[in-house]
Amino acid sequence: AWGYGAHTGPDKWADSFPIANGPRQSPINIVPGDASYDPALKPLVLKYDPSTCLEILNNGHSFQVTFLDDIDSSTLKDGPVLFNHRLKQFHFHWGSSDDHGSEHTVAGTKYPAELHLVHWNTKYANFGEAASQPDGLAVVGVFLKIGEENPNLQKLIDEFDSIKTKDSQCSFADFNPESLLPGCLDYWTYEGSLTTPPLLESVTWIVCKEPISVSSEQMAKFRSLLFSGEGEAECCMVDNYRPPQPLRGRTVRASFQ
Ligand SMILES: C[C@]12CCc3c(ccc4cc(OS(N)(=O)=O)ccc34)[C@H]1CC[C@@H]2OS(N)(=O)=O
Ligand SMILES: [Zn+2]
Repeated sequence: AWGYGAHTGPDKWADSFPIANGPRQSPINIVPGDASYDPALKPLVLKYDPSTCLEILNNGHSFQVTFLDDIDSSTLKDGPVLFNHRLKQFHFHWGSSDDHGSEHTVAGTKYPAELHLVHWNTKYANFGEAASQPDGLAVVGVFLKIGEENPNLQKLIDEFDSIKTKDSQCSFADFNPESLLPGCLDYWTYEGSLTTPPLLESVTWIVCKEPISVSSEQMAKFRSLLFSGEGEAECCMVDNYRPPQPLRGRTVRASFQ
């Protein structure tokens, strides 16, 4: 099975998922000077309902918070997308030290972590169906930057003892993902893919320019999670990021000048 180790990591994914070498793979290095400001891009409209928060889990690749998506209560509208999208889950990618860990980079700059809020286009029947369509998913990416302790991230970190090992989960309620968004929602957007297998080329990426803060101590807690399952040799969950992929002629648009 795929992972992030020497024998299972991103350089090996094309063996089982040939789309890994496809024309619209993610993440990418964003070069602000090459991005074209598009005045037609609308502001992002994110409306989240904390009561749709269901559980927090360790899936062996990251930790994830999943949401009830049977009605339009936590949605993404406007921005670069033409249709309403529903929030399904959010998760993170991070490094083994504070100097790397994000998937997208900005003019080569790596952040210690990156948050992904995964939404699916409600013109399709469900999440899995949407994920197989070129305009099926919209993922909002938010960089984490070392600074002040983040009390909202702390609410997630406080659950880590219950989701330490692969395939563990626990119920998690009344969390508002809006608390993880930066104050300014300026963004870059481009057409890309899932950054983990099955690497489906179905994602409109919306990467926020402004990071949120995380303390170095909080990042150390992220690294106390395990890739390994209960009773297995412990393997710390670190460096669960795919490096930037070829742009292949794609245009990156900016919502700001
Ligand atoms: C659950 C699914 C497989 C994995 C997957 C999915 C969707 C979004 C994902 C985002 C990810 O992270 S990232 N960094 O934002 O790209 C990582 C994996 C994702 C769907 C696609 C088919 C499966 O759906 S299914 N079982 O058929 O209903
Ligand atoms: Zn992700």
